[in-house]
Amino acid sequence: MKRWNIAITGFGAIGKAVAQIIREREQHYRELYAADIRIVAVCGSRAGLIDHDGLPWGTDSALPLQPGVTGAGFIEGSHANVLIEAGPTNFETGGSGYTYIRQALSQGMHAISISKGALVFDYAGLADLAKANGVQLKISGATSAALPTIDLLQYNLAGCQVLEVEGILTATTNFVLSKMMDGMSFDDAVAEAKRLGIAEPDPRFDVEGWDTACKVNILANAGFGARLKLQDIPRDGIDQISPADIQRWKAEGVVPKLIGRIQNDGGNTKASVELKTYPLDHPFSQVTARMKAIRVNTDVMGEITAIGVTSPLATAAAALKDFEHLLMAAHR
Ligand SMILES: NC(=O)c1ccc[n+]([C@@H]2O[C@H](COP(=O)([O-])OP(=O)(O)OC[C@H]3O[C@@H](n4cnc5c(N)ncnc54)[C@H](O)[C@@H]3O)[C@@H](O)[C@H]2O)c1
Ligand SMILES: N[C@@H](CCO)C(=O)O
Repeated sequence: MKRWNIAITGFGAIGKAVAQIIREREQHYRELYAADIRIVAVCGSRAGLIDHDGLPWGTDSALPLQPGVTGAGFIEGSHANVLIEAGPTNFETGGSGYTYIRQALSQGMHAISISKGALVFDYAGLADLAKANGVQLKISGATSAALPTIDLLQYNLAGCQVLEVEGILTATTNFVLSKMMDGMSFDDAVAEAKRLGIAEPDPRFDVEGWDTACKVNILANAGFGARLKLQDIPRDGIDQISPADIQRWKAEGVVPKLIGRIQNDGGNTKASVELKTYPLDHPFSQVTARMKAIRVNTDVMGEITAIGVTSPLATAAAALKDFEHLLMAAHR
């Protein structure tokens, strides 16, 4: 039985969902991969807990977090071999996630990032660091989570030339637009998205198009080997939409969507975030409030469209898909 020690940085809604699923799957990991999985360390912004034998979960899953067990020294002190980073997204500095991921990779730990900031800030640097240390940097959770995006590009379409990717990549903007078309106000729809746990702590990050921009930025750089910066990506938002726009789209029989697009023309990769409308019979028009979608056009495998649900639990499960791929590789 191989022992795997996991540290989770950012112990909020997603971090806790990750921990919950890992604990529910303990037997599954043992049976399929002969893997003894222990969560040995978690931390939030002010407090955390480390126990090298595995954290002492009570029956209510509450943990006796200790003030100060976070930040500098947390990764080294965790003695983990996998980091799952689920802290806040800060694309300007990389945020705390950048520091945690760098420390983890430098120490020979695999890193699974659910937050986007570090990846937008310096995907290439982190990927190089992972390679130099013989470990993996996995990013499904940061690239639309349960929707197959980066795995589609890197595994399923291997060998193809991917010409174009377009997707409804941000759950919050799709939720808000769908609800506005059903008659809800912008403010009420954003509040509901927050209540459901899909919006960012500051929902301007979603509605101004930053979340989609971050996702296409990471996908372009990780999936196409581009070196795009966020400022290279023209960006629409949905925060300026008026009731008159909604009435006009209804009258025209079209459906508005905020789209992340990547175009790859002979190695020249461009990305954008665009507010577009689609006729009612277009597949994207069927992507209702709690869903996301991606359409990929390739040279020889043609066009592929995937549509899926979104939720905080699905996001946590996507990060654990990345973890399971690490287990599969080690168990071969
Ligand atoms: N909610 C979703 O559906 C979803 C989907 C995909 C990706 N994400 C990403 O996952 C991340 C977490 O989202 P969430 O909904 O759990 O947010 P959240 O606000 O519930 O949790 C974030 C946690 O990070 C902690 N944190 C802040 N600063 C920290 C620091 N310096 N060190 C350690 N921890 C720190 C906070 O204390 C908090 O517990 C975000 O980056 C978000 O973009 C969320
Ligand atoms: N706020 C994001 C979740 C993180 O990717 C969304 O609405 O899709």
